[in-house]
Amino acid sequence: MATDSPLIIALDYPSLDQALCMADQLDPTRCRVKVGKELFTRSGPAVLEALHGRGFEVFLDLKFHDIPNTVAGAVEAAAEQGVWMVNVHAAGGGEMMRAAARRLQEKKLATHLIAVTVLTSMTQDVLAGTGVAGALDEQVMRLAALTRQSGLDGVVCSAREAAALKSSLGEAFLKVTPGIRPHFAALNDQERVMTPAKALKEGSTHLVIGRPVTQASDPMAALSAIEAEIA
Ligand SMILES: O=c1ccn([C@@H]2O[C@H](COP(=O)(O)O)[C@@H](O)[C@H]2O)c(=O)[nH]1
Repeated sequence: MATDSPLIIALDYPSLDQALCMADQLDPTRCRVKVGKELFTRSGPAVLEALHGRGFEVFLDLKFHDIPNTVAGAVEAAAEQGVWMVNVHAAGGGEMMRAAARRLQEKKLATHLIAVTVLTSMTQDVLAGTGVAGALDEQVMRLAALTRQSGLDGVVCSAREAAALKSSLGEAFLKVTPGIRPHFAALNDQERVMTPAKALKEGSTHLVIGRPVTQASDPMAALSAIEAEIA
C-alpha cells in the first residue's frame, strides 16, 4: 500500500512478536516502517514478509558496508524481497555504491537505494575520533555528493544538514532524516536532532522516528501528535 506520508516508524524491537504488535496498531496508509539490524538479525526475512502482508512499505536499514561485489549482492537480495528502500554506508566509497546501484538497474529492481553520510548520533568530536579532520557538515556534503555521483537516490543525514543538501543537490534527491525529536521526547543517544515540523521545513523528504513513538506510554497518541505537528 503506497502512502504519501513522510513518516517512517523505526520498529527497533528484539522480537518479531513485539514488532508486529506495534505494526498492528499502525496504518500503512499513514506511515512506512523501518526494519533495522536488531530486528532483522533476530527474525530474518520473515519480518519483511509479515510487514508486506500487512500492506506496509518497508525501509530495510542494514547499512551495508563491504567490498563492492558483496554489497551489490546484499542490495539485490534485499530488493528481491520487495523492500521499498535499502541503504549502504557512503563511506564504503564510490566503487561500492556504483556496484550496488548498477546491480539494481541490471536486475530492473525498483527499490530506492540511499547511503548513510554521518550518523545522527555523531558529533564533531566523535567524527574527529574516527580520523576525519574536517567539519562534520562538510563531511556530510562530501559523502552526499559522492552518493549522488554514484547514481543513488538519496542519503541518510541529520535534518540539520537537509537545507544545505537541498540547495546543493536538489529537491528530488532524498533526504531521509533520523534523529527526529518532538518537543515531548527524550534525546536518548541522538545528537544532531530536530523537531518533525522543522525537519520538513528544512528539506527532509522522510522522517525516521523510533523511540518517541515506540517507547511512548501511548504510542498512538505520540504518533497523532507528530502528525498534527506536521499537518
Ligand atoms: O544516522 C542514523 C542512521 C540511522 N538511524 C536509525 O534511525 C532510528 C532512529 O530511532 P530513534 O529511536 O528515533 O532514535 C534507529 O533505528 C537508528 O538505527 C539513526 O538514528 N541515525
